[in-house]
Formats: sequence, C-alpha cells, structure tokens
Amino acid sequence: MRQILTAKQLRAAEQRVFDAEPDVDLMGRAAQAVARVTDAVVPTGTVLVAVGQGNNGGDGLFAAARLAAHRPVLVWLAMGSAHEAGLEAAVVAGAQEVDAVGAIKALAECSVVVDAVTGLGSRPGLPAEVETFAAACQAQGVPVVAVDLPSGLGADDARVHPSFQADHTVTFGAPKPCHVLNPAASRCGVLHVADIGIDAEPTMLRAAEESDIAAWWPVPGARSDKYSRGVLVLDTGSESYPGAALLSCAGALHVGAGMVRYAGRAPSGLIMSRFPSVVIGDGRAEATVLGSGWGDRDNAESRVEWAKLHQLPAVVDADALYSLPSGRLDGWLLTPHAGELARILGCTRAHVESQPLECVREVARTTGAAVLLKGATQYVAELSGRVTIAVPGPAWTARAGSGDVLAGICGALLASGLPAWKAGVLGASIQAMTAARNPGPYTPDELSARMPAVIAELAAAR
Ligand SMILES: NC(=O)C1=CN([C@@H]2O[C@H](COP(=O)(O)OP(=O)(O)OC[C@H]3O[C@@H](n4cnc5c(N)ncnc54)[C@H](OP(=O)(O)O)[C@@H]3O)[C@@H](O)[C@H]2O)[C@@H](O)CC1
Ligand SMILES: Nc1ncnc2c1ncn2[C@@H]1O[C@H](COP(=O)(O)OP(=O)(O)O)[C@@H](O)[C@H]1O
Ligand SMILES: [K+]
Repeated sequence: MRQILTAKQLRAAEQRVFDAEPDVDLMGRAAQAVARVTDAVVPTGTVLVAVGQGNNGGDGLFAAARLAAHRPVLVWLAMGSAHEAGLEAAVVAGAQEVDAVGAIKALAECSVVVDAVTGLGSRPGLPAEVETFAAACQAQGVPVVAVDLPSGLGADDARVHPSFQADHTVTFGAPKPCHVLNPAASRCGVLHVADIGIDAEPTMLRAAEESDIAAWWPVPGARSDKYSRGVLVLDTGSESYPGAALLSCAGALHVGAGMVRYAGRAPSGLIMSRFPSVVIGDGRAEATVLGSGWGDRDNAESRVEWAKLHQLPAVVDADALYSLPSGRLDGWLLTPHAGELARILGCTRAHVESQPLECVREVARTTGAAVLLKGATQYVAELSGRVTIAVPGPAWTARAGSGDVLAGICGALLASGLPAWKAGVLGASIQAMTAARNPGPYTPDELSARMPAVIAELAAAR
C-alpha cells in the first residue's frame, strides 16, 4: 500500500528528518535519483535542464552536475535566478548555460529534457516563456523527466493546468495527489518514487498495489463450500436492459462467487442459457446487487429499502443510487461514476471531476456506506474519510457494460464476507489488472472471462 502525501504532509515529514539529522543532504539524494532515472531513460546525448528559482531547481542543478560528469548538459534558468550552490556545482562540472531562445533552439539536438522549474511549491500554471518551451518539448517529441512533478501542476490537485507533459516523473518519499489523481496523473508519465530517507506515515489517502490485491483476495480453503464462499442475489437488469443482468452474472461468477441467485426482471431463460450454474429466484444470501440495468423501475425505493430491512449488505449501482433509503448504510457499497455521484450530491459532473476526493468522501460521510467512484482513477471512500485508490488500468475498460460487470464482481466479494471498502478496492482493481494484462477492445464480458487466470496468478504469488 502506498501512502499518498500532500505537499504539507511531505514537508512535515522532511522536517522530521532535518530535526533528527540537521546535516542530512536530502537535495543531494533527490538529485542523485533524478540523474539515475535520466540516464536510465535516455543513456546518451545532450541533457537540457530547465531550472526554476526554488529547491526544485536546486534538485535539477545538482542532477545537472552529476550528469555533466559523463555527458553534455545545458541549463536554462527559466525564472532568472536559481539555487546558488546548485548552479555553482553544475557550472563547475561543465554544464553550459543557455537563455530562453537558446533553450528552444537546443531542443533540436537534445536527447532529453529535465523539468526542474517548480515542484512542491508549484502554483498552478506556467509563466508564458516556460509554457512555450514545454509545448515545444512535446511538439518535437523530446522526452521529459520531471523533477518531483511536472511543473505547472499543483501537488495536491487532480486538475490539469498548463504544464509539462512528462514521460517520467521522479518524486521523493511518497507520491503526491497529482501523481495518482486523474487527469493530473496523465501528465506524469511513468512515476518513480525515490527513497531519500523520508518516512511516509499512514494518511487518509493511499493507493493499493498489486501485492495488496494478492494478499487480500479471498482464496477458498479445504473447508470452504458454496455457502461459506458467499451466496449473492443479483437483482439487476430489466426487460429493457437484459444485458446488464448477464454482465453482472459474468462478473460475479468469474471472480468465484459461491452461488449466484438471479432475482431480477430479465428473462430467466436468457440467464440460464448463458450461465447454467445460476439459481433463479430469491433466497438466503450474504449480499445483493441492486440497480444495474434497472432503468426507470417502478418499485426501486421499496426494493432498496427491503435490503436494508433484511440487513443484507448491498452493492448499489446505477439507477438504484437515486433511491437510497434514509439512515446509515453500514456495510453497503455504492458504485457511482462521476455523473451519478454529481446527481446524488446535486452538483455538476465537472465539480466531481475537479474535486473527486471531497465529493466521494462527502457521500461516504452522509450515507455511512463505502463509495466507489468509478472512472480513470477509482476511489473508495469510507465513513472515516479514508480513501483508497484502486490499482489503475487502461482506458480500454471505459465502455458500456463494464460497470455492470464490476457491480457483479463487487457483489461476489461482499458476499464472501469482505468489508465493503475492500470489496470495492479489490473489484475495481481486478477488472483493471485484467485489462492491463489483456490490452485491446475486449467486450466487458470477454474481459471478465479472463479474470480467473489473473486471480489464479495472484493466488499462486501468495
Ligand atoms: N526541502 C528539502 O530539503 C527538499 C526539497 N526538495 C525539492 O524542493 C522542492 C520544493 O522546493 P520549494 O519549496 O523551494 O518550491 P519549488 O517547487 O521549487 O517552487 C517555488 C518557487 O517557484 C515559484 N513558482 C511556483 N509556481 C510558479 C508559477 N506557476 N509560476 C512562476 N513561478 C512559480 C515560486 O515563486 P513564488 O511563489 O515565491 O512567487 C518559488 O520561487 C520539491 O518539489 C523538491 O523538488 C528535494 O530536494 C528534497 C529535499
Ligand atoms: N479512463 C478509464 N480507464 C480505465 N477504466 C475506466 C475508465 N473509465 C471508465 N473505466 C471503467 O469502466 C467502467 C465504466 O462504468 P460505468 O460508467 O458504470 O459503465 P456502465 O454503466 O455502462 O456499465 C468502470 O468499471 C470503470 O472502472
Ligand atoms: K518539476
């Protein structure tokens, strides 16, 4: 599990290191990591380092000094002034200074650019000259290694602003929100988290890793049976949207539900013809999935209320999200995408997309349920305010029906006895990991059929 630190939390962690060891050279360690990644990404040719006036520029200059020992290095002081000791080290090592015009001209001969304009102290956006330079790097296809974060982004901000488009980003101690929250994360390229001796304490924002998914996956044991593995009732689909019923069945079955009962309004013959192991009709269960493919259903509210009355943990998806019963929904998992979350909150989709953490936390706080906000980055918020980001996957999954499969997956995991937040994180992650291992436009049900192989791989790795 990776802890995600805000700029303020990272600075506090840095301060603790300085307090314990006043002479520690954190900047030297940061520069060493930047030089190492730069050499690994593009081993030869001229490096052009764009330098700002703060400590981010300092990292860039000390990295320039290291690189200049074995390859040509140019430095551009993009804000006029720069970290004095860093500049001296770079010049002594042989780096050559260029001005703004020289920097743009030099791009034609450079093999890589190091962006050390701003980091944790970054205000969103770039001065005009730097923005022009960043655009030229992209237009000319020169790879960019960003120091700490692509200059122009805000460290704690999910939004994109005029900024560098990095191919690689070398950050220190722990990822910051901009490295994991989309769309900002899409500007970071490959993220390298360098250990420079800063300890990241547990925070209210963290990102799950594949090793967590492997460790948490509910693998059956010798004493397991279909009941102990979890019985799931799917009330999904409708006469108008029978496909959603099939997709939720596919999701639940392919992640190993002990038993799936189908109690929705899609034709039972259709379900049986595709999934003969599904039992038709309601019955004893450990969890239910409500809402996927319901459309405008007449008894939506009473059906959701029914689950609450029977204290049946529910995955609430799609149309059922607008029929939530009052009171605390402990043990439930809500699975909205940004548009659905906006409708629940009575705000715009754009607001949810620019403030995803605040919005997902707000619904978890007011309902007591765990809330999985779906999309390019998938967030699972709990009542406590803790948010866990699922393992990311490729955008191939962004297509109609993926959410129906995901609801079935999460339902099966909830039925297995996992807490709702963990069911959400595991469900979103396994779908993303399967897509990552099977790139291409597979349909959501085809992709679900590839999940057992990924789960077997995870179980074998434990
Ligand atoms: N502490 C440590 O020992 C370690 C720190 N480390 C490194 O330090 C970095 C943080 O350094 P930092 O605090 O000096 O801030 P930094 O990101 O360089 O920017 C501040 C300067 O940029 C300017 N500026 C900002 N935005 C702007 C904009 N949009 N347009 C124009 N100007 C803008 C801003 O101007 P001002 O706001 O003052 O007007 C100020 O002059 C961190 O990311 C990591 O790389 C590592 O070495 C590990 C050890
Ligand atoms: N950009 C993206 N990258 C990766 N996965 C995505 C992206 N956008 C959406 N997804 C995934 O696609 C699914 C879409 O869900 P949803 O919008 O509810 O679809 P539907 O309701 O049509 O089934 C979600 O499971 C989400 O995880
Ligand atoms: K930077």
